[in-house]
Amino acid sequence: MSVVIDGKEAASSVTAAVSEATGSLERSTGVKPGLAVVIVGDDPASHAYVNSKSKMAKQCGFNSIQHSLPQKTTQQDLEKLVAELNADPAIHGILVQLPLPKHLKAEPVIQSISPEKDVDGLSVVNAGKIATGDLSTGLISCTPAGAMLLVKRIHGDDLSGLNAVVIGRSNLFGKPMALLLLAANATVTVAHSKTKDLAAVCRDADILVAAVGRPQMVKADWVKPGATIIDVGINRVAGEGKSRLVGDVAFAEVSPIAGAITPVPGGVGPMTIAMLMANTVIAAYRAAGKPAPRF
Ligand SMILES: NC(=O)C1=CN([C@@H]2O[C@H](COP(=O)(O)OP(=O)(O)OC[C@H]3O[C@@H](n4cnc5c(N)ncnc54)[C@H](OP(=O)(O)O)[C@@H]3O)[C@@H](O)[C@H]2O)C=CC1
Ligand SMILES: Nc1nc(=O)c2c([nH]1)NC[C@@H]1CN(c3ccc(C(=O)N[C@@H](CCC(=O)O)C(=O)O)cc3)C=[N+]21
Repeated sequence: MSVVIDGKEAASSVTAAVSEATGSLERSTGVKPGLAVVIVGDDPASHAYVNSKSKMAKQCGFNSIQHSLPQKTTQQDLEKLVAELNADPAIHGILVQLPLPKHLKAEPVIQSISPEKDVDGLSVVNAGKIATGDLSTGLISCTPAGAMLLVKRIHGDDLSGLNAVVIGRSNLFGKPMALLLLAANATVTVAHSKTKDLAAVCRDADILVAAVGRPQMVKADWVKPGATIIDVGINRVAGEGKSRLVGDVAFAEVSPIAGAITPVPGGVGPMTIAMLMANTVIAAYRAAGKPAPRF
């Protein structure tokens, strides 16, 4: 029987450390970390994530500001708001919730965020730093950073000799996750929708990370016995009466084979929020000219 990795517990130890770092920054400099979350439109799932981010920011002692813009917001309005947040010294972290409504282009908005405030790690500067092996001076995308902490709980800091497979190649998750695994010495394969015989590729993985957005796609016979399974997928499916959340991994059949596995909910999701808090306090320390804590 496998270990079920408790993402909630790991996340609360990160947020406890963030709260402590927030307190000591405020006592020594008077600076309170400021996080601005921007959401456009009225997708209920996006609003639910954003609300939990804002709530956690308050719990960590941050100055938390949420900008909810109407569906009809123009590209210009959105970029103007980002420019104001870039210029606001009380704001240390800016997150624009994705996806944006179809009429808006995400990439120019993301790239207009100051890299020092880009707590999602999506700017070319932050993405480039992890691609070149600089894991300490930029900001790392929250979900891969959180998933990596869970991997390290099982395997330690050095993944030498282990095969890691990441399914998914998005800028938000798959690419940075692959780079973090590589930086930790894993032998990394990135699979995607054009991969031939995905099941065979996955069977080779000592660490299998699924970030696809397809409910319960990874089956028992895709998994090497004893492998560590990190399920990033968040899929809402119809359940008995009401909808329920499932990952990209068929948990019930995979967990007896895996060595360790993250559940959905309660796995990677809470870590994403915790690492967003970590990135915000790191950005605030840097803005105050203080050496930033590590998480
Ligand atoms: N837990 C958390 O905190 C977070 C969870 N998520 C969840 O993770 C999942 C992925 O998110 P994200 O990376 O943003 O999604 P994207 O839609 O940007 O990327 C999905 C990736 O999956 C690949 N893919 C799609 N279908 C298949 C298939 N049949 N076989 C193999 N690969 C496939 C795509 O390939 P191709 O590139 O070829 O199209 C793409 O690279 C979603 O469920 C999302 O909700 C995301 C962020 C945070
Ligand atoms: N710019 C941007 N950055 C993101 O990081 C980002 C984004 N846009 N858009 C959407 C995805 C998704 N995402 C999640 C965060 C937390 C949970 C989370 O806390 N999940 C809980 C359950 C929540 C529930 O019950 O609905 C869990 O898995 O236990 C899930 C998903 C961040 N994303």
